[in-house]
Amino acid sequence: MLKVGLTGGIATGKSTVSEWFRQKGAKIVDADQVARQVVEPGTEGSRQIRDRFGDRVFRATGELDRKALREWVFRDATALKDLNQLLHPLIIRQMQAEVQEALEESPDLPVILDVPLLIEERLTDLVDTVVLVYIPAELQLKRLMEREGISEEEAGRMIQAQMPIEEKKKFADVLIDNSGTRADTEGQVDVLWETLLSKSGSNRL
Ligand SMILES: CC(C)(COP(=O)(O)OP(=O)(O)OC[C@H]1O[C@@H](n2cnc3c(N)ncnc32)[C@H](O)[C@@H]1OP(=O)(O)O)[C@@H](O)C(=O)NCCC(=O)NCCS
Ligand SMILES: Nc1ncnc2c1ncn2[C@@H]1O[C@H](COP(=O)(O)OP(=O)(O)O)[C@@H](O)[C@H]1O
Repeated sequence: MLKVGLTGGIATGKSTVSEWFRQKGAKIVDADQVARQVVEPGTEGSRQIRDRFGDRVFRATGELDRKALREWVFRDATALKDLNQLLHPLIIRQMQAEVQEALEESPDLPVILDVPLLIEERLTDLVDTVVLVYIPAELQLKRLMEREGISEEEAGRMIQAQMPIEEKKKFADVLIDNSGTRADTEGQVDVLWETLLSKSGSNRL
């Protein structure tokens, strides 16, 4: 039973790396996905967001207008803090339930918790090991701008809402350097997977 926290900064490559772990058979608990579930129409999260942010961050269908909320919170630190305070307890509860389910289903396989804010939110105690997907800050800005099709200014605001990637290194047990090619990174994932498997008590080595 091994719980692995997979983190990094926005656009450093967590999703890319977690997809490779998934292909190897790891169970993935994805905080961004859980964050979407807990605000679906009719949920407690959705109600709380409407109370704090109003109808203007919702579509007529009752779905959250993620772009509107995103543009708001990454310009307004108080709004972001409020959003985090509303959603994080709901996200953590749901993630813990998913981790439990994964461990019951496959106790010998590592569970990967893909959580962008693992370090900022002091969730490192929930996991046995912290893996940081690292790229230098300039490359992070470039990949974020390209992935989202946004300006340098907007990308910079999103990056600044998180702990700088260099600082996160101090909290990591393992670093994955994703500044090279995808193949370079995949090689590091292969090696790490073998180590994680042996630590999680699997005999499949
Ligand atoms: C603000 C929000 C509505 C924007 O929605 P969106 O445009 O669909 O964007 P996503 O949810 O895909 O988030 C994009 C990235 O923003 C960053 N981000 C999200 N919420 C953040 C927050 N509260 N503080 C700092 N960065 C945040 C993450 O790095 C995230 O994922 P990535 O690193 O895998 O790329 C949505 O991110 C949200 O609800 N955030 C609050 C919940 C939360 O904290 N989620 C992070 C997981 S704990
Ligand atoms: N090694 C790499 N070389 C080039 N582009 C990459 C590499 N790894 C990831 N990317 C790209 O960088 C962007 C950010 O990666 P992603 O996995 O979405 O990051 P995160 O989940 O951390 O936000 C994506 O557009 C992805 O396709």
